[in-house]
Amino acid sequence: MIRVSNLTKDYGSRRAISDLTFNIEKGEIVAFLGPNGAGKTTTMRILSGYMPPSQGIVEVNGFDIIEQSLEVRRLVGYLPETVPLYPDLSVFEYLKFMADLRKIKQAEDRVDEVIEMVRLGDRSNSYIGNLSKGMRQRVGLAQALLHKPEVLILDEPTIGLDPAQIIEVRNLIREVGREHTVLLSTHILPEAQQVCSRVLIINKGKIVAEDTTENLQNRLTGSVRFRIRLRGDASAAAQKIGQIHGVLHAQAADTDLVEFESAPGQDVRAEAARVIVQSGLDLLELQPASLSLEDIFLQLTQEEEPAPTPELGQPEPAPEMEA
Ligand SMILES: Nc1ncnc2c1ncn2[C@@H]1O[C@H](COP(=O)(O)OP(=O)(O)OP(=O)(O)O)[C@@H](O)[C@H]1O
Repeated sequence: MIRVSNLTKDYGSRRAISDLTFNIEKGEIVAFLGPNGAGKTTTMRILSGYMPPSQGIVEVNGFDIIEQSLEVRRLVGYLPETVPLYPDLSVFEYLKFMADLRKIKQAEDRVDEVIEMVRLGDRSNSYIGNLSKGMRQRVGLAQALLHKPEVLILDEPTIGLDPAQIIEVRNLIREVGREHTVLLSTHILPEAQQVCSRVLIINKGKIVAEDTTENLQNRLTGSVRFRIRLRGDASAAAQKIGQIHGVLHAQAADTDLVEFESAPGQDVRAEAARVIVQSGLDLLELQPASLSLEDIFLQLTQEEEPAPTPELGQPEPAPEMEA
């Protein structure tokens, strides 16, 4: 559905993305994951036909982004990071205005449809300025859906929302993802895990990994991590767990918390629980501990050992990530 080959974009002398190559198949929901400034917005603007690339080829359903940009725009719905909404218009008026701009036939019916799709039926006549941020984001999604695009490109759709709104918007994306091909950008790994089937990780303008979230975590760690909460001496417990065959590493992460890593394919959970109980400690909780995006980034950047490029300047320290 989307084919990207050797995509590069320069802003003057600054290279924002460099030689990106990836494909997205019809029906996939793919996360574009990366820290601030990685090049997500730049890539998404090019893919939606809003900005030309400096080099490289992008095709959407076989249409070239430069030669056939009208066809591409017809196929793609774009939700920018900041949606330009008009606070003095009602939800209906704004969407009708956008539908007219796009010359959509039977615009009023289509506006009613998209308002229902994003579950704003009861707010159709509310002024946009009076809506919550989560609702405004849904209005943005509605405008991206107006022309029945096959592909949705969503730039950080949950940024700035509160936890309840985040859940709502993620559910909505999952729902529209049943009928659309979706590329969404995020800098939050759990978001990618919960909503997407596949992840492209971008760092400093380059794709540094591409896989399912599950494979990515396993591939990067090659091991499995667990966390045990207990009542008693966590340091002594960590020492005992560290002696179990198949445990690579164990440490007391807090006074009541032990974290340990087991070798791939070795299920040491039962033995770890036994060791705790036999030591006279109370086992309160044993659960897998997933890697944070920060961990993954650190691993990727350390593995990659990025070479300084004149365009991007000297490598910077690893960015701060939200887990
Ligand atoms: N209009 C512009 N002019 C010059 N440089 C730009 C422009 N837009 C982006 N950049 C630079 O290009 C790089 C990539 O930015 P981009 O906005 O694509 O990243 P991003 O991953 O979307 O980050 P964020 O999550 O902060 O939006 C950054 O170094 C940024 O400073």
